[in-house]
Amino acid sequence: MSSHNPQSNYKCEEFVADDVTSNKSNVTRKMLIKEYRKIGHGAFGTVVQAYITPDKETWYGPFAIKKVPAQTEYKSRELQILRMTNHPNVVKLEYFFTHLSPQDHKVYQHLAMECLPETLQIEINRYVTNRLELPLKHIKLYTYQIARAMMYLHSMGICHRDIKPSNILVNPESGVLKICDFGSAKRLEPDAPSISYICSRFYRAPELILGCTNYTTQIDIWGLGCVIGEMLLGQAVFQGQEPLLQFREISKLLGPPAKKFIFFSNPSYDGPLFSKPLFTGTSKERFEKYFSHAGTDGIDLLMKVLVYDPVERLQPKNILAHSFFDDLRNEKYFLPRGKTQPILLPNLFDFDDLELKILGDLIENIKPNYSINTNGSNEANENSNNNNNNNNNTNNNNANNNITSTPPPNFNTSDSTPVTSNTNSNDNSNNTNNP
Ligand SMILES: Nc1ncnc2c1ncn2[C@@H]1O[C@H](COP(=O)(O)OP(=O)(O)OP(=O)(O)O)[C@@H](O)[C@H]1O
Repeated sequence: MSSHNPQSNYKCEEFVADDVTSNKSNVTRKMLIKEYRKIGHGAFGTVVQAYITPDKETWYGPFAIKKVPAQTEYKSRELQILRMTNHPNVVKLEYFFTHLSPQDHKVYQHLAMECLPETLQIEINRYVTNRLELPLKHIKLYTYQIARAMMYLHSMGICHRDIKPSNILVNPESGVLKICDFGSAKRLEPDAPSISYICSRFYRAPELILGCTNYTTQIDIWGLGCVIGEMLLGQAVFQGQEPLLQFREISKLLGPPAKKFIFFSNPSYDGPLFSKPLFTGTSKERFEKYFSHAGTDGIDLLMKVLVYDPVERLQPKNILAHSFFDDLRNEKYFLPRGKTQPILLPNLFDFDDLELKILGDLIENIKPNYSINTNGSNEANENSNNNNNNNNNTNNNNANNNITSTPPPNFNTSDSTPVTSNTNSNDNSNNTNNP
């Protein structure tokens, strides 16, 4: 796994937690937790990579364990939401428990999730550092999976409320992407107000900046537009140094907002109206200039996503059906970074009944031009000459993702799952993470 490279003075622990609950089976039992690497931190918590064992013989993991102070309303919501979700593009919760930290004697909630190697932020930065552009095919692949996750979450009323590249996990080797960090997420009720001071500044929808409290899940779609733009530019599209300057940055690209939009966002708004155009020419010309290598389809998609009026912003299902993703429907392969041989794309079309219901007739525009095996691998309808591709990237995205194929450091075990001290099995086909 490549490093998330946090500067860290965090001391990894080995400790026994009495009440470790499996999210899958609901069974609670005592487990030994062995942390061995800090992989991230944020405003609220620390994330460590760890293995878990009930008996010191069978090890489960690696997991990304997010530790946050327990008993805040904010954090119990994260657990609640993660427990409700089950989707290939949403990070999966495996175990959860609370534990008293010996370091500061505070109780922390621990969320043990499947662990992915990197964030989209790291992926973007790597290309920037190497003075390269993230290939358009990768941008399509990542965007599609974010939109698919949003279609699922939004159908349940769940708004993520903090979409940004560092809250999106990717495996650049397989192309799989999953949204993480549900610490700000909320199930929005139609008539219940929600705080507008949410979401990281560069990714805040314009209605949030104006102080809107009856926003919809479409604020996430704005965030998605910002993420697509960032993948194209290698840097955040709108970089205002304070909230109103953030709005100014947006209006430099989109043009002035309609007065109606300002009023509907916040009837008592009394700040600047940004009514003066900050550029000459049309906004289309501006989009074409900003995102010159996005292609006609990419620019068309961005112009339908980065839209002031949330009602006009594309819905996730219409994003999935957009022609920008036709490459993914027509071809089965992509070229991971640093590889010379293409590998199979993740299975992007294994929709469940809920997704099929949401998609309705749109499925005709979305489904691929090749058939998909039941094991999740993609197979062309036509006789494809894929004999140079023996990479079995079958990937029903989350299948086997957090199964232990690498034993924990200092554990003298062979390559098996779960890791057992006396194992001789190489069969990791069963996900035994949740006994
Ligand atoms: N499942 C995971 N697999 C791998 N890395 C992860 C995982 N979950 C979180 N991380 C890493 O930890 C970082 C922080 O996680 P997260 O965003 O959930 O915490 P946070 O305290 O809410 O952060 P922030 O304040 O930045 O929103 C992520 O950016 C990522 O680098």
